[in-house]
Amino acid sequence: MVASESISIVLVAVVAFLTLIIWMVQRRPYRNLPPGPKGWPLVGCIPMLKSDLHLDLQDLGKGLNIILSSHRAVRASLLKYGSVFADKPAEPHIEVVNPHFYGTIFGPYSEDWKMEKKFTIKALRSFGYGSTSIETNIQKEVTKLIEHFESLKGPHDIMKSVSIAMSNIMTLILFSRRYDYDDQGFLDILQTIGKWMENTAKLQGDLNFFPLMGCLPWVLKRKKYTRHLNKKLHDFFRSHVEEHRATLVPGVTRDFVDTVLHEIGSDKMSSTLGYYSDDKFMYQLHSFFPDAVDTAPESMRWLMLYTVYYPETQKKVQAEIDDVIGHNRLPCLADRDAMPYTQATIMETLRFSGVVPINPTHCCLEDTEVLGFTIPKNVDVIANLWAVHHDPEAWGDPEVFRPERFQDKEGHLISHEAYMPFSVGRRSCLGEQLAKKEFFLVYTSLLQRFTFSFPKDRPLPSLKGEFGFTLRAKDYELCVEKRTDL
Ligand code: HEM
Repeated sequence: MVASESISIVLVAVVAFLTLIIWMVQRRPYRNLPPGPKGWPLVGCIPMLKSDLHLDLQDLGKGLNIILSSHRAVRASLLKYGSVFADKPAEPHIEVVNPHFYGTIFGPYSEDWKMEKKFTIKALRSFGYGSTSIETNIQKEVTKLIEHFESLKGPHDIMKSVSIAMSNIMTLILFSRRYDYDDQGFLDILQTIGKWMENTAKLQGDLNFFPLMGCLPWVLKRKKYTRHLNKKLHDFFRSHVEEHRATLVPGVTRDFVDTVLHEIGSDKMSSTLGYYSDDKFMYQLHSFFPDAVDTAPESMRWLMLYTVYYPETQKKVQAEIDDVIGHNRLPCLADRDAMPYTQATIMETLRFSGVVPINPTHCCLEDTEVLGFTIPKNVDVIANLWAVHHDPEAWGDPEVFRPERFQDKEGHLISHEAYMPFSVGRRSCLGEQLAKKEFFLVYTSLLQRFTFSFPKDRPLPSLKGEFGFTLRAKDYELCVEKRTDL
């Protein structure tokens, strides 16, 4: 081939490539898309993303975008058009950990999913999940936690035992089983869940914005590791299910697992759940167990951290406890209404910490007009709950920890339209009521008996979270002192 021919081929290739890029940039099937950042050809906004996705998206997604960054945008889509925005896309990172997209949190919005969610809520409720009978279980667990705290000497990472105590509420509902605070096997499972949440979130970053990255060696390694964590969790669930199957008595329902086993019968067919393979069962447990034993305790870790970091808060909560509950009985749920400051502190913690910074991705089922813009069918919609909770327009001083923002002039508890830590709409959190009950009872029972402080000889812990599905407070130790001002 002569040199001039080679040059012509290269020129044609360059012109074709540039034409393709110009065509891609100019091709706009929708004229009325929400405003968004100007990305680069082919790679879009990837070069603008660093490690803390919720902060990057907050910068990129000012105003309305398909990254929903304001409460108005979230309400006008996820809440107003609940069923239109209730679908979940088949994201590549979920495909790694849940290839059939089974389970409440990952499943697409279908008739099967609706039946399964209805069944799950009903089954969880019958074990006190949504009702006040859960109160007794939480109080029993808290009594054990208090005994444990009384034996502590010197600075301690109290969250290890608090996490197990809060997880026990869920394992009692699911498996009729509680674990001791030094149970290494269960501590290992909790650690596995933490790593699973972190690695799955990292896979989302790796794969969703540029799927070709799935072939890179370190992403392949992460996929393999995340599958290994998945298996470990499913082995844990499977051992409980097998134990229940072996001891199942007709007409006797001990817990959630028994409810499902009775429902599906021996041929694994149910009128409500259809064919329910063991695999499906594992993924169903997997779809709410991590939230219950990770998100709720992680929120509690933030709550204790802020309580000690802002000593006025600890004093005010203790004063309210002394006033309303006293010291001769454990706190109960009926005390909640009379304790607005304590409730406001819990709410401010969920806002300020941004414990679930980015909502799981939703998918729009049809072209929809939202606040005057078109959200196209099948597009991924991500609510940046961090941005919603740190929007200066909505909150005035979002970077200040101030529980009083949830109280009116008379001190009554008030809500705020931009407050949505459990998300809103058809896919909002199934565990909201349980989590709120746990926070109130565990928090008030601990502050009723103990005062917490940071070890005097160490620097104050950081308030910056580590990014994952949940934003985690770094480990910290507290001194636990029995209250003498009682
Ligand atoms: C402070 C604690 C918790 C927070 C902040 C939280 C937050 C959330 C958020 C933001 C979502 C996503 C909603 C959406 O996609 O729009 C969610 C979904 C979900 N949560 Fe929680 N959660 C918490 C505790 C729990 C607990 C204790 C459970 C246990 C049962 C649970 C079970 C679920 C389930 C099953 C879903 C999926 C719902 C669906 O897709 O329909 N969560 N949660």
